[in-house]
Amino acid sequence: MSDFLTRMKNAAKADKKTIVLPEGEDPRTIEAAKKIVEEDLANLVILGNPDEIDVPGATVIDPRNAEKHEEYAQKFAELRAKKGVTIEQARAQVMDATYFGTMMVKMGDADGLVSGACHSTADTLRPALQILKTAPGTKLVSAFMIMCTKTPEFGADGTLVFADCGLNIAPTSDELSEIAIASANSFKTFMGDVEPKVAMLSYSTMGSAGGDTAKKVQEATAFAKEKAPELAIDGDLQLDAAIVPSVAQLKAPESKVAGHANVLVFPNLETGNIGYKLVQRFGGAEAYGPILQGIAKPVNDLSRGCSADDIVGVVAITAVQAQMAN
Ligand SMILES: CC(C)(COP(=O)(O)OP(=O)(O)OC[C@H]1O[C@@H](n2cnc3c(N)ncnc32)[C@H](O)[C@@H]1OP(=O)(O)O)[C@@H](O)C(=O)NCCC(=O)NCCS
Ligand SMILES: CC(=O)OP(=O)(O)O
Repeated sequence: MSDFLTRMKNAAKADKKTIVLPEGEDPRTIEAAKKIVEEDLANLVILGNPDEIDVPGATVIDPRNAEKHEEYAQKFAELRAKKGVTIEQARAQVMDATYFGTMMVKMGDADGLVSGACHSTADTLRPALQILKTAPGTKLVSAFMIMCTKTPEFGADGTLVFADCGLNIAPTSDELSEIAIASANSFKTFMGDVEPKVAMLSYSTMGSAGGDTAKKVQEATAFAKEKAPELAIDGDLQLDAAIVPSVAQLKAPESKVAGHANVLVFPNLETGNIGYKLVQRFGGAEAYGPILQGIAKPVNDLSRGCSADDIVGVVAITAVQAQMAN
């Protein structure tokens, strides 16, 4: 287990939060829930059939006949009235465990939600985007992975933030600059004293190659520097120039980020999602997330390829986010 995760678990234990797991039908979620209770990381609410879920120490709620179903349906109808949602539609929608769990977070009955082991990212995140909306002062929600690699020479002793790996399919240059700034701030939140160094990744380093996506990354870098001059952000950078000092010396000798990047911003979701899975699967990295940034309350996703330990890790991270939200 990485030092990063040990730190998250210790922090989670110190001030226990209530986390809802809507996927009570998923065996990995149940295995994770047992570990979470055993390690005393969070108070858990599992959604599903109480006759089929046996996790001593966790609360099990069936959204279909829950005491709060009507209250949540009324509130959901109110929140989505402008979208034409009727109370009948709201009652049906809140039967869905992800919607029910997200309403628990909205209403303060849970501090955070972790799901996505057996639901797609779109189905996991849509309720959060609709119900919780963006945090004050934020216009874009994005999703990053915390990658704990086996290569301590890179990032912060091997730990890096990769973004956007889960949500924004084809960010514009302005959106990419928002993702870069949010990711730098997320890195600060989780990595304490280490200064974030953000590389805006491309197949081109400092304009060495042409093409529309390289231009988009160059533009995004300029926007990010303009919006947050206090942050170390540079691009466009190829991956080797971003993390290997000797390559950085050749390709981007003037850059303060090149060779030392610990936050990697990918040009689009294709590269971000493929990139994190390459590092996870070929490199044996621990991969936690997608973790949402810019959302009003903590809701985090999982890959359907996750292990029970990945779920435990994301629950600890979510609990830490919930502590910070208070
Ligand atoms: C998450 C996702 C489903 C949202 O898109 P959608 O279903 O088409 O839904 P909409 O565009 O109608 O958005 C729903 C709400 O979320 C809001 N929203 C969508 N994306 C947002 C973002 N990045 N930041 C802030 N709000 C966002 C919309 O404004 C909308 O709000 P409203 O309903 O109150 O008007 C879509 O971005 C998506 O599919 N992303 C890729 C996820 C994925 O497949 N990842 C791959 C594996 S990790
Ligand atoms: C994050 C991610 O890629 O999710 P999934 O594997 O479920 O599509």
